[in-house]
Amino acid sequence: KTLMIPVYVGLGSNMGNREGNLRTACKHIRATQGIQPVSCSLFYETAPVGGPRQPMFLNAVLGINTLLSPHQLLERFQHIEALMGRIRTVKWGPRTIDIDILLYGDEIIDDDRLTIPHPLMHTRLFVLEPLVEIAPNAVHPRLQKTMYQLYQELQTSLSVI
Ligand SMILES: Nc1nc2nc(S)n(CCO)c2c(=O)[nH]1
Repeated sequence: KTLMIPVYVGLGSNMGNREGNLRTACKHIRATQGIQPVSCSLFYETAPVGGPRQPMFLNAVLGINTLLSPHQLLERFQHIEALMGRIRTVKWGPRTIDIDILLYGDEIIDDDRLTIPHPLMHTRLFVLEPLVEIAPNAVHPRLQKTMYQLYQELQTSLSVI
């Protein structure tokens, strides 16, 4: 591919040196051939959603341009998670680093290894808050809404609970 695709990557950590983990993950991602860093959100302290009682997370979203395919990105991100000592013990449990592909251009991918856009991203303030900071006008290709719209709708839905 010669065309650079804009991709948004969710980062999360709730074990060890959380800020150091996010910075290390960004460093490894930036060092990847075929990845050009574009933007990085602030780091947000967020309450764990789903899974067992666990420590607070630190979350961020990284914006990149890439020549790599979605599956190449997935391989690379899983390699970085392994490098950083990600031990998949308890599903949804605490982890040193979590690297999720949130959006890959306007592509919709749904196979046994990869679902893009991330199927839960519109339900997660810990994803939408940093995303709105760096890409409020990015459009969700399935929901046909901007990140800002999704953020507002999620906040409204949570406020009425
Ligand atoms: N606040 C918060 N809660 C979470 N629950 C899971 S699972 N994760 C891992 C991301 O899928 C998170 C997270 O990154 N942040």
